[in-house]
Amino acid sequence: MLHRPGHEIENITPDSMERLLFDDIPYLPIAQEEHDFFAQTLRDNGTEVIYTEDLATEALADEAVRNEFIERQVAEAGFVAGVTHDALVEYLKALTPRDLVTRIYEGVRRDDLELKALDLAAVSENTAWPFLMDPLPNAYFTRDPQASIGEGMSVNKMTFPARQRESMITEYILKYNPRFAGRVKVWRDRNHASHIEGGDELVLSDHVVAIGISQRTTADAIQDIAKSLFANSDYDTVIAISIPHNHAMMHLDTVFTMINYDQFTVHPDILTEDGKVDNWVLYPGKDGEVTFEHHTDIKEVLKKALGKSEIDLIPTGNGDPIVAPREQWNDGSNTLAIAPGEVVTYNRNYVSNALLREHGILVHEVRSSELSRGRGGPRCMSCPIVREDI
Ligand SMILES: NC(=[NH2+])NCCC[C@H](N)C(=O)O
Repeated sequence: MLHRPGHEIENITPDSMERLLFDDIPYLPIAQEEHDFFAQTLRDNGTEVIYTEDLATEALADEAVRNEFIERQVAEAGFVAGVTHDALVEYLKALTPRDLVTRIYEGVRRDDLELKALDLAAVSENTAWPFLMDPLPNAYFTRDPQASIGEGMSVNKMTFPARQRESMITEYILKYNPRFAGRVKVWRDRNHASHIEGGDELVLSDHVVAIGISQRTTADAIQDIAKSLFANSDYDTVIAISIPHNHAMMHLDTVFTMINYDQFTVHPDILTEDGKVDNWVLYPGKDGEVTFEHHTDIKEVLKKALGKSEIDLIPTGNGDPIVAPREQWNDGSNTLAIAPGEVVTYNRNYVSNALLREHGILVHEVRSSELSRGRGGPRCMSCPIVREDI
């Protein structure tokens, strides 16, 4: 599942960039070309590509469903009553399902509406910012609002307001799109205070997941989803890995990804000099509770959880103190495995790519000048729906 970047990207300004979690403003026509190339690479290698914008349009075909979605989107954008709320709802209700979806991604500007008689709330609004409903420029990172784990999904309460409304779109797709409705279990929904994002959720096998404790995912949320997985699925092991809480490494998959049964990419900066990182292994405990053990030797933990005698950790940028952080910044660790030992990566991370090939990995490179400005790579830009049992 992908989202083709649209005009929401052009609705980023220098003033809103930081709040919208971007470091620069991508040039949209090239970003779209790069994205189409990425989608075609997946198709050429046997993947069916579906788009959130199409799934959401289908999910919102029914007028009553659409009206409920509009009310909830407007409320989560900060308007529960009053003239602005009413004008937004009226404006969005007049749109076709396709245009509504586009508008939700692109945002609604103050001057899209005709605000007639103002009330106190409306006159006291921040008129310096042209948007009433912000654009969702991070939507092309479809990895994060939800995560597929076994036969179900985690529909995520996201961390920053800039992204929270994205997972409501997932909620409606799962509930009302005929391809999904009634067929997908939800391990944890988005109605929680503690947050979790898909970039932190890594499925390692049919019974093991790794989850980052990060800027975006709290230990609370991990315990909570572990409890649900242990009670309702075949998953019996959750490895919680602690990573630095910063923008360059906002999710576990920016510093650590699985690319084969026994091979992983890892950014050397998350490991101590002797290769350790704090991690906790969660298991089912008594009475539906969760028990956990603290470890630091991630290799040993992975060996045991996956039943392997060796684990190959491949360092981003070959571990060089300049190359590794540079390539990590442009998602050199964010590899998308499309089969064991076969990955899609950004072409700009040529040191990491060469090293992957030396380790026997088949690497498909995709273009990355504009897409990378959003701080996400091929893994972030894709959400698997069905994984073959291999
Ligand atoms: N799975 C990922 N690593 N996603 C990257 C998301 C980047 C996006 N700008 C954000 O800050 O949310």
